[in-house]
Amino acid sequence: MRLIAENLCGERGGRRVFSDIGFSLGAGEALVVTGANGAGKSTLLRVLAGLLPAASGRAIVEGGGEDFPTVASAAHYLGHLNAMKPVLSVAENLAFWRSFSGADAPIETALEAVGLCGIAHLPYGYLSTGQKRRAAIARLLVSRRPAWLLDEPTAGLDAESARQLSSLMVRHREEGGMIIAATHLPLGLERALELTMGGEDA
Ligand SMILES: Nc1ncnc2c1ncn2[C@@H]1O[C@H](COP(=O)(O)OP(=O)(O)OP(=O)(O)O)[C@@H](O)[C@H]1O
Repeated sequence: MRLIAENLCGERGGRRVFSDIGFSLGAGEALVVTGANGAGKSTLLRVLAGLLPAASGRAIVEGGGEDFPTVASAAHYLGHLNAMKPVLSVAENLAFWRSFSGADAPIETALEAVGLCGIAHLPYGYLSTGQKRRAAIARLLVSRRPAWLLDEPTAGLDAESARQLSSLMVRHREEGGMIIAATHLPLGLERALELTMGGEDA
């Protein structure tokens, strides 16, 4: 399976944010997207996730079969916001995301992997900032999506949690998954392709 972007252009508020982005990512590969604030990293991830239309160009999946015919269907998007309901428990939130992606992975195992054993019953809104991010990362583990689209995934994480995320990303790649991550910080992704976004003239 490959995730391919060709001449991808993105706009925000009618203004061109990036132009002619192209890459080809195979199973087990990672792309690290860097660039200054406002360069268009989040916009690119949102276009890839299918949350924003591309101004032109295209992003496609090759070899995704019936399960993953499009990038949006193959991807799990972890944005700046954690996309969890504060009044539902951590376990209930993860159960929603698991059913949304049609997976059946155990929630307890996912919480163990992010070091949140023992608080599955708590309302998500009670968690600390870093715990919220870790629970959101657990979403990736209860979903069956080969392409992880991560927007500053280490935001709010302590050093140990950032190392845990790094290990999870290594495992995801070993299992044939792909990662596209926008970041200002090193993520410990070895042998990653790099895309530096420079922004467009206003
Ligand atoms: N809804 C919107 N309407 C108009 N302009 C927008 C909108 N959302 C974002 N922008 C603009 O689009 C540009 C790209 O924003 P984007 O969030 O993609 O940048 P980024 O590279 O992710 O930045 P950061 O590193 O600060 O997260 C910025 O100039 C931003 O102000």
